[in-house]
Amino acid sequence: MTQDELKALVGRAAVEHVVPGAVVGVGTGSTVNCFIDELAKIKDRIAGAVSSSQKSTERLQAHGIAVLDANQVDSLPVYIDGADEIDHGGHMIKGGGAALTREKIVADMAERFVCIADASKLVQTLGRFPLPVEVIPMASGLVSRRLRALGGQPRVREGVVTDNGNVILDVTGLEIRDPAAMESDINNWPGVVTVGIFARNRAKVCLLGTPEGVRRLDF
Ligand SMILES: O=C(CO)[C@H](O)[C@H](O)COP(=O)(O)O
Repeated sequence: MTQDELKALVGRAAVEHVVPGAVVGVGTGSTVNCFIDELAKIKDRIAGAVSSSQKSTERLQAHGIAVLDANQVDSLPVYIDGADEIDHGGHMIKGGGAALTREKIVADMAERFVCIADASKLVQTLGRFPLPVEVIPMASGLVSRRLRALGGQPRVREGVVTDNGNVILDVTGLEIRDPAAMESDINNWPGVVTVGIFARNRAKVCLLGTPEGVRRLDF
């Protein structure tokens, strides 16, 4: 099976986790695009979606799925999103699609994060994938120096401006031994909008696409 077929597999499987009659939180990325295309088939059974990016909003609306303002939604039973890496505790690195801040907001609104990913995303320890950090442009020098002091090598992602008007630093070489501690540490630095470690908002369930089918991990 190709990686695209594995993404399609988990995109389909995720539909079973959508709560009928409720609003669903929708992430960003190629795996989520598969999910959105499946969600379109049951759009009459949901109350709409809260989206984590302009790209997902456009895809949802193209399917005729109502996209609601996050501030008008009080209850979000489920958030469905992909990941760049996920460990065996449900901690993730996210932000490969530069949508990490809105993804973390919608994840925090939701009762349950269901991660959908192909099997290559499952890792023992987070950190092989360059860690995205969304930063207010005037702080990119300051934050880069602090990341270097932690042992990382940050690079500004070329040509990318986030939906919030900020830049992304991609950081290689960081050892993420304690995801929760590193998330709260980096998030506290002035100028950092969001770090792409999802520990506080970790997944409760992961639907992993494998050549043998969907493997479900509960955390
Ligand atoms: O965090 C993300 C976007 O900001 C995505 O969930 C992550 O990059 C995985 O994307 P894909 O499903 O295309 O592999």
